[in-house]
Amino acid sequence: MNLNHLNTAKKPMIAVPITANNLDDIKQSIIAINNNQHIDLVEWRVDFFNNLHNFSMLKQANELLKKKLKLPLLITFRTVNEGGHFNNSEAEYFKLLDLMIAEMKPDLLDVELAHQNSLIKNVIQNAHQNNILVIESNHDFNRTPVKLEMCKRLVQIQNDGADIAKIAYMPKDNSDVLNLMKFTDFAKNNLSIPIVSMSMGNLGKITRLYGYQFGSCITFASLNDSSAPGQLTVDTLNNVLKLLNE
Ligand SMILES: O=C1C[C@@](O)(C(=O)O)C[C@@H](O)[C@@H]1O
Repeated sequence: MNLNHLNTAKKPMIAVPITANNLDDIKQSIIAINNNQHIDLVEWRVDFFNNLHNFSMLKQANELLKKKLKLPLLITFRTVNEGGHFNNSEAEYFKLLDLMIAEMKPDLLDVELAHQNSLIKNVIQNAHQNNILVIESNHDFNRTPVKLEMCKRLVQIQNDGADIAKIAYMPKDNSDVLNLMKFTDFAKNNLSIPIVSMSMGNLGKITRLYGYQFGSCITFASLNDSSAPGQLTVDTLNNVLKLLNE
């Protein structure tokens, strides 16, 4: 997958999460995704899958996704601390990442910043050796950090060797939303890797629609079930993006 055009494109990439918890629902999601022309990237939220600890089931689902989807695949298993369902030990988290790299070979893999740093760096190196790009992410479902803190986190992500930095924070008020957009604009001009940023919830919806103008190159939208508060549907998002680009 080539990321060169991400910062120069006129529109953000639209990523759709698959939050199915079983194989049949994954098949339905694949059909719905293939029937929609506005999606650029598919995120498989493995942490929603019932058989997360049954590796042969995971592999079966992965093979199906790779065979049937005509789009790049991002694999994410979001931990409970960051708004997901993966509730296992650090050791299990890194074991699963290694397995994903060795056996699943997605185009992109999500790794969370809030884990042991030396292990994150190893995962990123390992992913790169296997031609997998890494999105290193950071979420806070309670608050939006101050600018200096956001800055430290993104610099850390860049120094870890990730290919894309992603931050998703909950705003308490309009200032938090504006600060995130302003910070994104600053980060776009000062980081060497592409950024994805969003304010969650109702207040933050504007960042999902117009964040790309400030430097956020991917926006997450849902087909049926959303994977985070404030996500819009692909069709709503696409209609607004069309209007904004006229
Ligand atoms: O990190 C993100 C962004 C997200 O949390 C959102 O707010 O749209 C949705 C998640 O599925 C994805 O992994």
